[in-house]
Amino acid sequence: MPRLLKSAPGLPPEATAEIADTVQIMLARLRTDREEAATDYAARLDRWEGPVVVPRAVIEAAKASVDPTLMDALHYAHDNIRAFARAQRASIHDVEIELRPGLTAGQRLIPVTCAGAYVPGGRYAHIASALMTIATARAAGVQHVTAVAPPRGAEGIAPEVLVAMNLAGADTILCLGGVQGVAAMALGLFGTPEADVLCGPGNAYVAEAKRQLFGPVGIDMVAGPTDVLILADSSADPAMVALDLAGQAEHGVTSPCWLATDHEPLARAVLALMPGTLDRLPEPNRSAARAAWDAMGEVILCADRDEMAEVADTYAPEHLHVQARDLGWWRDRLRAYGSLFLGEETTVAFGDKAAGPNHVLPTGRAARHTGGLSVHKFLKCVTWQQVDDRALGDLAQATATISRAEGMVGHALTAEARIDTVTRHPRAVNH
Ligand SMILES: NC(=O)c1ccc[n+]([C@@H]2O[C@H](COP(=O)([O-])OP(=O)(O)OC[C@H]3O[C@@H](n4cnc5c(N)ncnc54)[C@H](O)[C@@H]3O)[C@@H](O)[C@H]2O)c1
Ligand SMILES: [Zn+2]
Repeated sequence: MPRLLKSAPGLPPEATAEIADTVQIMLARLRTDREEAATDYAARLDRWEGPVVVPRAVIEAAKASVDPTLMDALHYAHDNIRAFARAQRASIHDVEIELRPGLTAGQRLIPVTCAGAYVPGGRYAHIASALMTIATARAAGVQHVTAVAPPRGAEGIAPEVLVAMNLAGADTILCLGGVQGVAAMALGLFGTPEADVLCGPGNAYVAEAKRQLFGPVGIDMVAGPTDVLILADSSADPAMVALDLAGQAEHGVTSPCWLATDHEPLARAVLALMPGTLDRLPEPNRSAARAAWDAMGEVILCADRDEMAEVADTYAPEHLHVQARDLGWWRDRLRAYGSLFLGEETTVAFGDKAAGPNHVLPTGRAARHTGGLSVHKFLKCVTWQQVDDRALGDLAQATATISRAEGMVGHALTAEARIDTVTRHPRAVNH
């Protein structure tokens, strides 16, 4: 049995019911009063009374103001993210198969017409999230991408975020955060087409708004607070493990960071190094990371690597980082994670910002059933079928037999009518 060397006291139960109520009330008003409600919420919650649709001139000014080194980094990251998403798109195909002579069926991958990308912007300016969501929708072949982000102060959306949205290919950018931002995309406010799919991370209000709107509009997933699990054996460097835990703890008090190891001296060393490592962060990040480590940090001592892998399968972390020998064994064995980071040379931050695979990932154990954001979330895998005379007899008979066994006589009649048609109007069979 794994043993906890540091347990996570956790947080008091979140006021989730209260958040759900608030979001429900806000969405009801947004559905009725539309733009007027959105601008009102923007003013009240985010003190934003400027234009909601970001004007072209503002985007151009942002491009001129952004540091060229950051611009190069954005291009580097965007190239990787887009190349990876395009490779994913190329890996899935339309299908056509003749199941029986005269019975042909197929699947087609049809991109949604409009995607809505939420780019969070409360504590940090989530520049990378703009690339991850928008570039992926574009690679899937989505025609129109609307992107929203909350204002950061009097200037509106942070210029770096605007530039990233523009680089990744957003068609319309709205300066709106939270529930009003999500709703504007779903309802097609401010002249935008109604989004068919909403994507992107956000805080509890954003996640709840997506959850409540889901149905007519699709969502990528309910992406909650980020989490990380590091698997380390005796070959790992305790200082590097401590730094990786502290670095991700920066996301804040709701973000769990876990270490599982089969080497007690490593666990003890990491525990001893954590306070000093957290102190390397500047404020306010230091306080956020300390709070996360205190409330959500766990160190789990396992008997061997099999037990470590079982812990990983159970925790189903968003980010899973292996700092151990025999990486091939781990890659084959591990089964539940949003994204896997193999080896000490890589780090979760690479995936968060620039490496290529998407950083919008399942949290809160959702990695048991889904992977992260990918072109698949913007593609409808639809099917079709066509039948000619050669297949009709057997197909209609099987259908009618099953239908009658189910008591569905109407269905049986529609099947049998096809045979009657053939009998009455025989056609040449063409091959
Ligand atoms: N899972 C991932 O891939 C991933 C990636 C990046 C960020 N994140 C997460 O995204 C989140 C970002 O959250 P954030 O808060 O910084 O930015 P955010 O943009 O998600 O939320 C800000 C908005 O919340 C709304 N809001 C705040 N308080 C409210 C209230 N009381 N009532 C109604 N609306 C309210 C405001 O309108 C504001 O515009 C973090 O939890 C972070 O962990 C996740
Ligand atoms: Zn991170």
